[in-house]
Amino acid sequence: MIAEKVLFLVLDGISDRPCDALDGLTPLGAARTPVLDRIAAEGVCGIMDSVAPGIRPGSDTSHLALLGYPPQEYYTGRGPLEAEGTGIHMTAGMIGFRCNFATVDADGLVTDRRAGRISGTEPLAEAIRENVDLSGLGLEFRFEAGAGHRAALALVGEGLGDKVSSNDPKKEGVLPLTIRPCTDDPADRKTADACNEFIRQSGEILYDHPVNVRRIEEGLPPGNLLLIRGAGKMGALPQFPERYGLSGSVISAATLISGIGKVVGLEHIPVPGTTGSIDSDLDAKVRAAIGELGRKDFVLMNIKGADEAGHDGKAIQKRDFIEVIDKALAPLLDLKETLIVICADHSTPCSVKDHSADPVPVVIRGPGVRTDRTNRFDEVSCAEGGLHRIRGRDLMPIVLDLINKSHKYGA
Ligand SMILES: O=C(O)[C@H](O)COP(=O)(O)O
Ligand SMILES: [Mg+2]
Repeated sequence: MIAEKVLFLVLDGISDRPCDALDGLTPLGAARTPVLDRIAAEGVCGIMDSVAPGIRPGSDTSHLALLGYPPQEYYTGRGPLEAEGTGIHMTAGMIGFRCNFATVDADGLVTDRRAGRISGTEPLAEAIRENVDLSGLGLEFRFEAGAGHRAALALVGEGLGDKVSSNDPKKEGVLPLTIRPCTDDPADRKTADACNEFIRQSGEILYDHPVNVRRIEEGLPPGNLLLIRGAGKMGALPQFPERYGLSGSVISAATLISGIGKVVGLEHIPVPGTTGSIDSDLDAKVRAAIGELGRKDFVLMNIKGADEAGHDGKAIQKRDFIEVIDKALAPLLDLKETLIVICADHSTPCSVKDHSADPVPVVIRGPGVRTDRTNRFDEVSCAEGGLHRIRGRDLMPIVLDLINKSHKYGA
């Protein structure tokens, strides 16, 4: 039998390096994961360089590669993808950015790049939409809150460039940076000026917004400054359904991933109760994915929480959340006729608190798939599997071959 449907599950940032807190094991290696292990035992495993060996991928470039859109050819910046995910429709002439609600102290130093992983930022976003005014620069803007501390901005107007730096210092205890044009082009200067003005005005609005006043009273870090990065214009991405002959959906609370799905032509299916964090309703997500497989050929599902634990350097929290994921995945074991692909998009080692280039584990299980001797889903066990070491861009061709949608190369 040959599978007709594909469930493509990305366990965001799940892979890691040996952790001292786990006696030298990775969180995935230390976690009890009977469901993932059974899928590994029934499938073919390997490790994967999402972009290429030694390249530290962002979630944007890695997901593009996994879907068969190598970022070297298709990437035009994170901003427009994140913007689409929040519901901002990027059209020609718009410049998109990823934003963080962050905390600065009285001296203006960034004390938390994620404002204590703030959530419920919609009132802050609304105040920004209502009060920031860029008309003096001849510009409009769109601003939408995303999951957790995330948000997206798009500048709208004539003569805007996308080659500008970020104000995100990427570390804490220092001042935010000034956004600068990366070229002599007046269009990039115009964008940089608009960004700095947007950050100034939004900072004034956020400073004494009731949401932040309340957070300070509760001893929580306020979201009183926007860090913005990932400037870009929307690229032209060939549509997934035409490219592969597969209809598809994306299920992800992380707006970057739903945005990538949307721009390649996958239908975004929102699932109430999912947050993109460790408190997400994973059972609802898995139910929604199985439901979508009844309507569509291909379902991309992203589970994000382990990546956040890696960014926070919390190895035990990461291990424990992996066990929560594993329990939630139990219904997948009954999907005997579906090709199931499970992988990480990149490693997020707790020791690095950011992404690394360490290859990630991958498993493919389904009808007709040759199995190997690997029976544990972790970084070390999968390295002994039959897929060996592949690149992210190789995954879709392998999937298409396994579902008989591949074209013969040669006569
Ligand atoms: O979680 C995310 O959205 C990013 O992958 C990490 O970004 P951050 O460091 O700005 O949270
Ligand atoms: Mg990621």
